Amino acid sequence: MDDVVVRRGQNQLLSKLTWSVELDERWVVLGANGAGKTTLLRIAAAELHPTSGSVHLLGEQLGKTNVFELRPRIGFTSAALANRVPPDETARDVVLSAGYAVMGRWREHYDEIDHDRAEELLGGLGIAALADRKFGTLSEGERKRALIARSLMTDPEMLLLDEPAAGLDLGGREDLVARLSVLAMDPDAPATVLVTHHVEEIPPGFTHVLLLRDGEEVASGLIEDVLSSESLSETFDQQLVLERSGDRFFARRR
Ligand SMILES: Nc1ncnc2c1ncn2[C@@H]1O[C@H](COP(=O)(O)OP(=O)(O)OP(=O)(O)O)[C@@H](O)[C@H]1O
Repeated sequence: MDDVVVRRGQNQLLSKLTWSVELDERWVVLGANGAGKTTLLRIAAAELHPTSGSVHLLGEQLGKTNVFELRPRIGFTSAALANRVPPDETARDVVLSAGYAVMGRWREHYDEIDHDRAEELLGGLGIAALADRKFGTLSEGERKRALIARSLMTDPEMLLLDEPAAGLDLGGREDLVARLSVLAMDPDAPATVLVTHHVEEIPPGFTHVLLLRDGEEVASGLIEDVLSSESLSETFDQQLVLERSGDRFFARRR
């Protein structure tokens, strides 16, 4: 993204943001409510065009490419997507239908190889036993995992996760963080961007961080260089202390 601006009326949702993600990088985007994180991710998912500035995604320039061809190359999960899943859809179908970038099965035809892949992904996320359960009956954590499995179904070149741990209990969060950590450390996994409010949710293996405040970059770069009590305090506009325990982070008010 080069000099990206997103404006809605008087509001500047993103201001002159320049940011790049390489294929072997795993990024965390941190910022307070309203900082512009979802807006940023929707641009990265080819769902939203900036008001000005240029965006290149997987070698294509947004505005000069067919987004319908681009989107299947990008795995994306968000609360907005979760809300669009018909409650009667089985977990398996939620994953399968990603191949057609549709939500809700209708007339698509899936091959055995698709079924195997869906099964494998559900297993990888620890919910193989729930494949035939209706999405509406899954717990919040199980839904998140089904949606992550869906986002991986097309073997995407880029994976975008918008607050995947929101609404999870402690066990569910820790379980998800561990699974995302495995994914982050897999050299074959796609470039990944994870949006969160909480440093506790940064999975080990994530390499970079972008700190956003009011649509502007506070800092960005390698986690060990950028993430500090000072940068976090500036991002959330209060005095915070960042602590590290092993490969995890914790933050509290000073
Ligand atoms: N269509 C719109 N018109 C005006 N303002 C908007 C519009 N869409 C979003 N905003 C504002 O833009 C800002 C950034 O929104 P965004 O959803 O990107 O933030 P966020 O960092 O993802 O927030 P949260 O952590 O609460 O999900 C917010 O203040 C929001 O109210």
